[in-house]
Amino acid sequence: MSHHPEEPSPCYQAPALLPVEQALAQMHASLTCRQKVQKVALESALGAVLAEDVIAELNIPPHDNSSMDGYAVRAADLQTTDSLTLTGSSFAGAPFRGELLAGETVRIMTGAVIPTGADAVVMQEQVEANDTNIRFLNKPDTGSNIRRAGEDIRQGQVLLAKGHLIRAVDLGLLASLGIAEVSIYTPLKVAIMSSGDELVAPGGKLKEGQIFDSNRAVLRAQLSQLGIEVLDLGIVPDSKQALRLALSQAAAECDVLISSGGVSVGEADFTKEILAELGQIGFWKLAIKPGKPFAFGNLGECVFFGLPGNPVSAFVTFDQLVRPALANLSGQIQNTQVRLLAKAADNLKKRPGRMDLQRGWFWQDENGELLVKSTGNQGSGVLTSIANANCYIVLEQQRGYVTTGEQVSIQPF
Ligand SMILES: Nc1nc2c(c(=O)[nH]1)N[C@H]1C(S)=C(S)[C@@H](COP(=O)(O)OP(=O)(O)OC[C@H]3O[C@@H](n4cnc5c(N)ncnc54)[C@H](O)[C@@H]3O)O[C@H]1N2
Ligand code: MOO
Repeated sequence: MSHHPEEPSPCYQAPALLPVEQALAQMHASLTCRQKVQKVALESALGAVLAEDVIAELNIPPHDNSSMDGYAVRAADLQTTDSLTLTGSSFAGAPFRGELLAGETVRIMTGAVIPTGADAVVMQEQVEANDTNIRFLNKPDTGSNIRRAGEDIRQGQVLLAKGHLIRAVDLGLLASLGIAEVSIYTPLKVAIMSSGDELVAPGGKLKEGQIFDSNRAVLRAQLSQLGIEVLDLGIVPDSKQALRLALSQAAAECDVLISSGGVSVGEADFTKEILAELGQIGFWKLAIKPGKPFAFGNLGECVFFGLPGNPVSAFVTFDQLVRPALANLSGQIQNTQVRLLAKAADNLKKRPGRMDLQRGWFWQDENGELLVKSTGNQGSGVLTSIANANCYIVLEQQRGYVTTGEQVSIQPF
């Protein structure tokens, strides 16, 4: 019988757990974007990361234009008279060709170019029109109801920077400049697998002692929300040979492998052993709760994340550790995680030693103060503790028991 590498010897001292901040810093330093650059049409760019700065080649709007349907005027004229003579019209797409002279007004529509000479627009509700005689009920200020050329986007400015994650509104910005194609980093290809003899895919039949595999359903969805292509390696049994095959396939075909289960110290927890055999372990065991046995390493060029099998631990470590690492790998620069301060609305059990990511529900009271309460049972297998939550309650590593009224950090989902 072979001696298990993790088996404690008589004078065994458990290695210190790596603090989460150090784990993040270590991953940040080692994971840079190696993705190729490709050009794609706008309609395929949602969720991709820009591989070069986008410089505005136009002003937006391109010319001074009206924000109202009404009449273009010279504001100074209406200091001495309330009536002007209608001499033409400016429609969106069909500008007034001449110049607006003293005593004149031009009918103008929303979005239409401001005629030369005009410096204000009066909405049509504030005039009385009688054939070509227009009587103005108010005196407009210079510049009123005019949208200036370049007030949104200035020609020559960096509109979106290299590393920007393209969102729906960004496609609007790009389209407004007439841009039909952008350079992006090739999206990551990520393999996922669940490890464990007890697992059965939903739709199958449970034998005694078996459970349904829920981690892959969550992981697949988390990744597809990030615009990542997924290779699903399915359920891998607790056998070294099966794990070797799965890890080798992922290394050959993917940029990243994310597995769940088999990273703790149980007698069938082989994932780490096979990782060490085929690649390298970067770190293992973090000061995080849930998620302590999280493993990070590589299989050649393929980056490996080993999530713990407990469904809550897998979810939390994906959010807190894998998500930022994937952002790095995909070339993304912005950080989308926001933390706020809230007052604990009930006591929170916590022991010093690990950073806790408890699941909570936060709200604002009548004085505008944020309050947060726990979603109850915080066990690593209690998936409803996340489903019923709208935030993480982030409790620092050295913090102990939290009593009602103390301030805590929260991270909204
Ligand atoms: N002696 C010790 N035992 C354990 C320790 C420890 O430090 N010493 N750590 C505990 C912690 S903390 C965690 S977290 C778990 C993690 O263990 P593994 O990553 O090896 O995961 P498994 O043992 O394979 O499974 C744990 C648990 O989760 C269920 N599971 C696994 N995969 C899935 C899946 N895809 N879908 C749904 N549920 C899944 C599995 O059946 C187990 O119940 O280790 C502790 N033990
Ligand atoms: O670290 Mo484990 O994930 O607490 O159950």
